[in-house]
Amino acid sequence: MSQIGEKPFSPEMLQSLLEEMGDGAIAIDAKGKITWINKNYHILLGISADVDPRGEDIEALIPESRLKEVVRTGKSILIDIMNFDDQQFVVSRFPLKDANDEIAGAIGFVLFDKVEPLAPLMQKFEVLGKRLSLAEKKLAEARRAKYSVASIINRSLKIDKVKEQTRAVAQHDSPVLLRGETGTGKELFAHAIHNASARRNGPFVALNVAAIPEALLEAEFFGVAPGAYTGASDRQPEGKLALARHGTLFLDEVGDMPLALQAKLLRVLEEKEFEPVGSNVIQPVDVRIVAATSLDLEAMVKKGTFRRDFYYRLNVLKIDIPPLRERIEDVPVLCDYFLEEFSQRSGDPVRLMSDGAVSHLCAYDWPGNVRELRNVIERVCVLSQAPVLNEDAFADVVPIDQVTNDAVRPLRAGEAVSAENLPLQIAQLERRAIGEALRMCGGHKGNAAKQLGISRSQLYDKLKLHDLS
Ligand SMILES: Nc1ncnc2c1ncn2[C@@H]1O[C@H](COP(=O)(O)OP(=O)(O)OP(=O)(O)O)[C@@H](O)[C@H]1O
Repeated sequence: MSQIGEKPFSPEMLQSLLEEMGDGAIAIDAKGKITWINKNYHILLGISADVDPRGEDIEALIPESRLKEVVRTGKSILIDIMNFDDQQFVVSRFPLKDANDEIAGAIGFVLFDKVEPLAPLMQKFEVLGKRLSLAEKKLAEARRAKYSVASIINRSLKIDKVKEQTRAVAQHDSPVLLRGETGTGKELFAHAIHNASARRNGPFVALNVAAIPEALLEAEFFGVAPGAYTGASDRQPEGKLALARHGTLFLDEVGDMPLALQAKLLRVLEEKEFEPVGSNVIQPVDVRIVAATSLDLEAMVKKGTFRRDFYYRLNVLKIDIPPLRERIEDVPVLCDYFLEEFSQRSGDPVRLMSDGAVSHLCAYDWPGNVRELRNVIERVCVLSQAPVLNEDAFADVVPIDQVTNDAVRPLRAGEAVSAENLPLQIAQLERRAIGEALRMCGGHKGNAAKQLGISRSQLYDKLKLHDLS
């Protein structure tokens, strides 16, 4: 019996164990040269008996070997699947240390020369792998821009012009500032810019600055270095800037960005690099910024609540998206589009809208713009079963006394026609008649003018007067 402290295995015992180990074993020195190989491995690799591979580089004999990695890291790889020609081996690898505890080489064992014994484990692995790639695919899809210029619905010339500007700015790589009231489609145009640009195959990452608490914004932008603070490893380590690499970062509600962060982001835009929170490793970043705001940034600059230098940097290319009340001729086509969208979603036949219903919606001034119109159509589709939605179906959802656009405001209940409001009423009727004629003529101005009994130039004057052009 050996005493405690004595070496339990003689070199001969170890040597015989290694010779018999599994289906094969091989060792390398610190430089990756083969120092030893057992008989089993010789046979398994199909090396003829008179060839001695010792002194050869391990990767010349087994290209997929990771023994050099074990030497480099000093870490074992307890179980792995290694390809060799058309075979697969289940292997283990361990570092070898010398008397000074320095890494002197590595040894690898073939546990099985087939992967079948690992079948149950492999199946689980395969299922997990499939789930992971599905999740990655979904994530990549979510980071793709969904809308193109063509998928933006309009009939108005105003939006035609915005589409032209969109195509033009997409050819450049400078920041873009989209301005417009809430719900006018700023995010839609940001997608369209990305999709028409050279970055279209890169990610499109959106960040709503107003929706994130100020204390978390910096981490959201720049990411957090692992271990930067307690709980940091639980977070998504990459920030939006890194996620948007080679793509577009859409900053919604940029007017809500704290001043300190504006300064940091300005530096990123100028130097094209950043440091994650809690790290001092500088990372290069190639991202195009498209920002959007419904606030008056110029006024904010004057008040000192928005940085002037950051404003100038963002405002290189500027696009103004008009509110829906200034392009009321878009309402009918948007209604058709949303009715179709909701029917596709519900599987019900497409609903139609009566002319009265369309006129009713054209008389409203849409403070929530296209988003509000979409919500109204959705609610009415849920509330009413009628195949043709008439004015009454909308009366509760868009009550006529909420019509606040004075240019088109109809009389309220009990309100008498007076010298004061008569011009308003006439203007409203004229505006509706023009909108209706244009709609019936598919937007053809010459035909609409004929139908209204006025000349083409008179129609253009009136379109201008009513802000319908
Ligand atoms: N021209 C359009 N064609 C089709 N859908 C539109 C159009 N404009 C806006 N929408 C729809 O209206 C909704 C609001 O659009 P979006 O989110 O782009 O507006 P936004 O200006 O970015 O709003 P916010 O300022 O509140 O973020 C979305 O559902 C969008 O799909």
